[in-house]
Amino acid sequence: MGFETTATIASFGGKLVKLKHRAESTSCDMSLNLYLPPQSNDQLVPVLFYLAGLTCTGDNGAEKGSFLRGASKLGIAIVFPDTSPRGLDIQGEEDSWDFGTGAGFYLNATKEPWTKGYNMYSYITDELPQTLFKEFSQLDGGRMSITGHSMGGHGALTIFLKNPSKYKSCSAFAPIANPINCPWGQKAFKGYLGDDQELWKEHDATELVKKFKGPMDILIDVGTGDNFYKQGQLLPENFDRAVKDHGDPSMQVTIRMQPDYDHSYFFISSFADDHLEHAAKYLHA
Ligand SMILES: N[C@@H](CCC(=O)N[C@@H](CSC=O)C(=O)NCC(=O)O)C(=O)O
Repeated sequence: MGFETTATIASFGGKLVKLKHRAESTSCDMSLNLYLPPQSNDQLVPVLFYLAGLTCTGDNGAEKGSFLRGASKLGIAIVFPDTSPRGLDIQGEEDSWDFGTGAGFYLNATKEPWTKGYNMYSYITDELPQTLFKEFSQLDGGRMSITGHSMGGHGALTIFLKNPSKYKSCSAFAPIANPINCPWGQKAFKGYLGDDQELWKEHDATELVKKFKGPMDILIDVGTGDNFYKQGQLLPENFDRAVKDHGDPSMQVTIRMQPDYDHSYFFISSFADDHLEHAAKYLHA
């Protein structure tokens, strides 16, 4: 269904539009933010999807990510979606911060009762872009890129690796890079997908990259002071090893270990411009 605009906020010469719509894939109303750069007043602009992490909504990246100034300069629209369906009245939905509400993991659940609406993969890859491109004619549906943070970094990597022709580029901030081998991922995959660990592999960036074919150029930043990295929740080294073992020189992954940075939006905002430049290189090629 079409969007209701709940607010329009002028920012860096463009506007941040707060939107709400009824989504079929998630069986509920979904809120999001869309940043339209000034260039969108008179030309088609490419689109970067920013997927946020656990406990977030579409507001965290828009308000604290420091993406808007760079997006205005580079002429890129940014979509900041929510991280899960909300209010589906599923038992246990609100019980933990790393599962259920705010923790949709950008996959389609196959286990009851989560199949009712935990279909964030379909929402992000199909329903949301289709609805946006229908309603905002200034957005160029042929030029999309994807990035994200933590759980959203897992979303960005897996969605790109499954759909390389759909997205011009991919990057990630502190992604959960090997969820089948970390506590966050194991809890989420068991809950949403069940006990079959072979099925889990279809949603794991490190497993997907082992089978990837063709060129890619992925930028990943991780802070050395990130406590979730230290606890083994992110495992970027496993993703790096899988790419190196693959041995395909056209598959390029740049993992930058940023000294002292933590997992917060202070870290994201410090490197937001680099990720925008990375996307711009491909969106404006
Ligand atoms: N409540 C948790 C911490 C939750 C947290 O740090 N969430 C991160 C994403 S973690 C991976 O997906 C986040 O982005 N939080 C929002 C923010 O604005 O910082 C705890 O108690 O540890």
